[in-house]
Amino acid sequence: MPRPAPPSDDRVIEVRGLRMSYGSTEVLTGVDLTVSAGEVVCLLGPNGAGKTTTIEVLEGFRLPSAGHVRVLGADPARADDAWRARVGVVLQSWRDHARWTPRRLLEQLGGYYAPYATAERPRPYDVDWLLDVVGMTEFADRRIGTLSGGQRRRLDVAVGIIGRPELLFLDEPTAGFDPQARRDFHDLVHRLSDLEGTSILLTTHDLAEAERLADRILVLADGRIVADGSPDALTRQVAGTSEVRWACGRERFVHGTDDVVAFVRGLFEQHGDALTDLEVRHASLEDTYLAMVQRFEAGARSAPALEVTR
Ligand SMILES: Nc1ncnc2c1ncn2[C@@H]1O[C@H](COP(=O)(O)OP(=O)(O)OP(=O)(O)O)[C@@H](O)[C@H]1O
Repeated sequence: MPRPAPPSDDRVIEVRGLRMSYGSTEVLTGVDLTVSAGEVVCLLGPNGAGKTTTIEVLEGFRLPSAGHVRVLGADPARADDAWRARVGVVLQSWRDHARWTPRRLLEQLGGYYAPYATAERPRPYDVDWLLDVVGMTEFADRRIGTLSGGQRRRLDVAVGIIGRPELLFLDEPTAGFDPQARRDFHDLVHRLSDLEGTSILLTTHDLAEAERLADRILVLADGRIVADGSPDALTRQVAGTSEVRWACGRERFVHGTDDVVAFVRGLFEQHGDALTDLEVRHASLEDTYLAMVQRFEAGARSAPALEVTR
């Protein structure tokens, strides 16, 4: 169950009117978003929508064309090392240090965070502990260049969190993960969020993953956030209809309805014992998302942004 959002003065990310152009192409046309302390927020959107661009701006790796951007109270483009030590980043790919071992890389990187340790937040994490929680103990002393794609990705995650970040950006963190690694990663996200109070903004193309992890989902399309709400609320709001399939003797029927209970009651009243099969399929987040994106891609530029629903 999604947790209730913390109060609004607890914001770790605040973005208003973010615009970003590459040459004459405007990718972000006015992004507004917030993330509160301890929230897990998932940024969805089709390929090329601008998710990575948005995250790179928030990380301070890219200068926006316009807009107000505050991350942990600072402008990321001008933030100092102390700010950077509070932020963890898992990018889409990390290809350095092929000859190092994961253990050595994590020990080296961890050392950079030690000066920024505080009483409430000792830094960095213990390397052995971290290797264990990302499922890397077995590969800890192998050369990074010999690891498989999924093993590298686990290392990417470890690199992103070694400094015990207060805020973590994850750009498609589970791309290339096998089902077990994916499940382990989901446990890790819950652990970071629930036990460490880490705020997390992640992108994914896996809707089931978004549904499982996110307190709140943001959909980026047409250069802006077109939906913002809990997975349940979005599903109810956009794809409110459920599909009812039934059979009477040999004939099969299908009907979309907002009120499944009333419809099914009507079916029983009308057909009684003649009903030989009945199936109800509720709309999923995937249905919702696809309906929403198709609407925007079909050019419904004037479609209103959905309400913030939590
Ligand atoms: N450095 C760049 N120079 C020019 N155009 C760029 C640059 N980086 C990204 N783009 C363009 O900006 C748009 C948004 O790219 P971005 O990588 O932010 O999208 P995304 O939503 O993360 O996509 P994906 O889901 O495929 O990872 C794309 O059309 C991309 O081609």
